[in-house]
Amino acid sequence: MTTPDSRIRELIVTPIAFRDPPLLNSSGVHEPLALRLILQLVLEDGTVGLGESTGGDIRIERLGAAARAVVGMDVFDTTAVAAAIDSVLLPTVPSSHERGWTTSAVEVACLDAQGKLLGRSVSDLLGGAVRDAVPFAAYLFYKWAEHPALDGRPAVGDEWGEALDPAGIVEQARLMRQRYGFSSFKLKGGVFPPDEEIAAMRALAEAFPGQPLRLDPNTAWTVETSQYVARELDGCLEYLEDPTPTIPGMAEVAKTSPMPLATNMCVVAWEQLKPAVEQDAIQVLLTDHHYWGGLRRTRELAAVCEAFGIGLSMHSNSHLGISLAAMTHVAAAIPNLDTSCDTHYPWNFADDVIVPGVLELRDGAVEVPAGPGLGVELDHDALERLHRVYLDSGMKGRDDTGYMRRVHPEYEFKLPRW
Ligand SMILES: O=C([O-])C(=O)C[C@H](O)[C@@H](O)C(=O)[O-]
Ligand SMILES: [Mg+2]
Repeated sequence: MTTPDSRIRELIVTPIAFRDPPLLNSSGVHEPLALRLILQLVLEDGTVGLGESTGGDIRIERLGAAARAVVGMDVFDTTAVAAAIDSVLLPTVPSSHERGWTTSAVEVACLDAQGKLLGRSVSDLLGGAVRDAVPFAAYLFYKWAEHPALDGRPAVGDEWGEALDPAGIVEQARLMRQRYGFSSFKLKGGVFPPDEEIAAMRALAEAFPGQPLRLDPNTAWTVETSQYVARELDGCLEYLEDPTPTIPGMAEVAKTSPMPLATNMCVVAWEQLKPAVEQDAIQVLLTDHHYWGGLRRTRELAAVCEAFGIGLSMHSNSHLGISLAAMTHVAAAIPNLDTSCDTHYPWNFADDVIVPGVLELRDGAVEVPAGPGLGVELDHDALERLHRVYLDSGMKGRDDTGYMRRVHPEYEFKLPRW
């Protein structure tokens, strides 16, 4: 039997831009286009592994450095591949969290290629799926009806319409449930004064009795405001996510919070786990393979959380199908990830770069693709088209605050705000 040549010949990184609705958050509003990077890791035998990561100039530059570092390495040597990327970035990128974005993206492409070589799915490579489908939560956002006309560009509406009050949020949740069958709901808060967001959560609780609810204001509140909201929403939330900044801040809120506190902000790197555990700052960690070093490291993170009694959920940022496939495989392979995960997919899948048909959100869940590898196929025409959209956009990175200020020049960014 001849062994396929599993050395890495080339890593192709293609920046793309895709449509994004005007979703509001604590730092502003989503721009009309979101950026992403699509990775094609080409092996000497012609096998191609896919990956997807956050876009923007800084990440293109770092992935470029990674691409040069990994040529000639064996795709099965993911520990050495990660170490090579880490050491090439170390002199200019001191934060392990920041370096993690780059190593993660390449690791996923390596695992996809490995799976294709072996004829096995990525979840098999991670130890095997413990569930056939991964449940996701409906990710609700306050939003404008349209991106307003700006700089000669006409206004751009969408099928979701406006959601700026409790009735609008409940309506959005109903649509999400009707279309995708979600049975848990997360509201992106930190947009309106806390009493308005408390009212929205109560309206959701009334509309969807007994269904898990979460609120995430992305650190828009002081410790005192967080304690107030937690008291007001006693009995209403599965968990409260990142009410206030920093590990000590979260620890202070946790002392009196009737519900668990969750984070994808104050614990985003390995060295932050120890102080978080020591201070009992969080009860749920939202994993994200895009920045925790990849899929295998996410499994290891899950084991650490299990050891310290920390529950698990999963974070997302605006993403497309390659990321969703990776999120689904890793979530399927982690026994203690038993709450629904976050996904932005309903907001963005219309512009996907994968051939449709494999990843469907049905009954609030995504079936684990059978593989091989991630089990998704790149749509080269879509990639080319979205790459041109990126080139025409001239965008260099995400800027929710800058966009908000162009529409509302009086907007002031400040965290915590209330
Ligand atoms: O859970 C979170 O913090 C997120 O999903 C972060 C995202 O950037 C979200 O705030 C958004 O899309 O505006
Ligand atoms: Mg969050």
